[in-house]
Amino acid sequence: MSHKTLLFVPGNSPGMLMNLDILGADAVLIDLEDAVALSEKDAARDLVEEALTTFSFTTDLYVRINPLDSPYFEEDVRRMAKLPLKGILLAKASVESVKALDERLGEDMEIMALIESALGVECAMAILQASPKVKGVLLGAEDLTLDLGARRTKESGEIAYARSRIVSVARALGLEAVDTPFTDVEDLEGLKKDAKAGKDLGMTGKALISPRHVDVVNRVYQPTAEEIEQALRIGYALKEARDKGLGAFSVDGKMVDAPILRRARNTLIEAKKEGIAHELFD
Ligand SMILES: CC(=O)SCCNC(=O)CCNC(=O)[C@H](O)C(C)(C)COP(=O)(O)OP(=O)(O)OC[C@H]1O[C@@H](n2cnc3c(N)ncnc32)[C@H](O)[C@@H]1OP(=O)(O)O
Ligand SMILES: O=C([O-])CC(=O)C(=O)O
Ligand SMILES: [Mg+2]
Repeated sequence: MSHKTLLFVPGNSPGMLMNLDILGADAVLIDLEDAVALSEKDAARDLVEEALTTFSFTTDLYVRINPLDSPYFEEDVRRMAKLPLKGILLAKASVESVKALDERLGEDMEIMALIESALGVECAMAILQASPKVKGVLLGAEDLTLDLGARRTKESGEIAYARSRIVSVARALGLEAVDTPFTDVEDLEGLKKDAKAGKDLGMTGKALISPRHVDVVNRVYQPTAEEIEQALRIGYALKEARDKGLGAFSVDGKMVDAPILRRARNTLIEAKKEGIAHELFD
């Protein structure tokens, strides 16, 4: 099952780690990579190990480990592979690093690949097919735009291609597609727009850097009242259309046929899962 909100928590912050179950995110991404200073790498590993063996958390947990070509990869994997995690988030994922991680993990551990370079975006299909343990992909726009030599803007035009490509590859393979975090902690309006942009392209959820972003993004990833109403109107009209033997019909002046019906059905299934609507049609 995919997650709507995946919150990054730095692996060297005991206070933040202790709270991870009460922050409302569907999943937590405990970071050993860029949120942890080089001087803190060993301490962060120790702290994460201690926290996860001492307490039992109910939120789905992933640990973001350092890339294969860093001096931390082997020890990160060795220590994290034994912990009660849903999976490992692999920074700077490549075909080679996904394969290396696959060989070192047990069968019950998932891999989420962090794609954050131009080569990563272009090779996304091969990277995500490099191991059957890969269940999701996360787009890392900060490293990607650095690699592209692009200017990082709030409007995010510079990552439109990468977002679409990641969604397309992930959907083709049936994987979770996680959008990049919005880094302005204070700007909740900007966050809402940015989250909506990713969702509208087909992302299944979004990574976050602040607990203050959880509610906004959870709401964006739920069907809106308008979408639910529209889906219900389509469901009611369907019955009449079937009685008349019609494959295509119109609702509110817009054509409805098989894919539009399926989309309406999906909206209602999603709304039912979220507990915000109860009717379905088949
Ligand atoms: C490009 C990338 O690689 S993104 C992934 C790596 N980055 C990260 O993991 C960063 C995660 N986020 C953070 O560290 C922080 O949110 C920062 C540094 C961005 C901002 O920190 P602050 O200025 O302290 O934020 P803010 O004032 O909103 O914090 C409010 C409270 O939420 C807590 N908090 C903030 N961010 C987080 C978080 N990600 N997880 C858990 N708790 C958090 C703070 O500790 C603070 O708690 P307190 O009130 O008990 O002291
Ligand atoms: O993991 C993420 O979503 C963020 C990240 O590393 C990046 O943008 O470079
Ligand atoms: Mg990065």
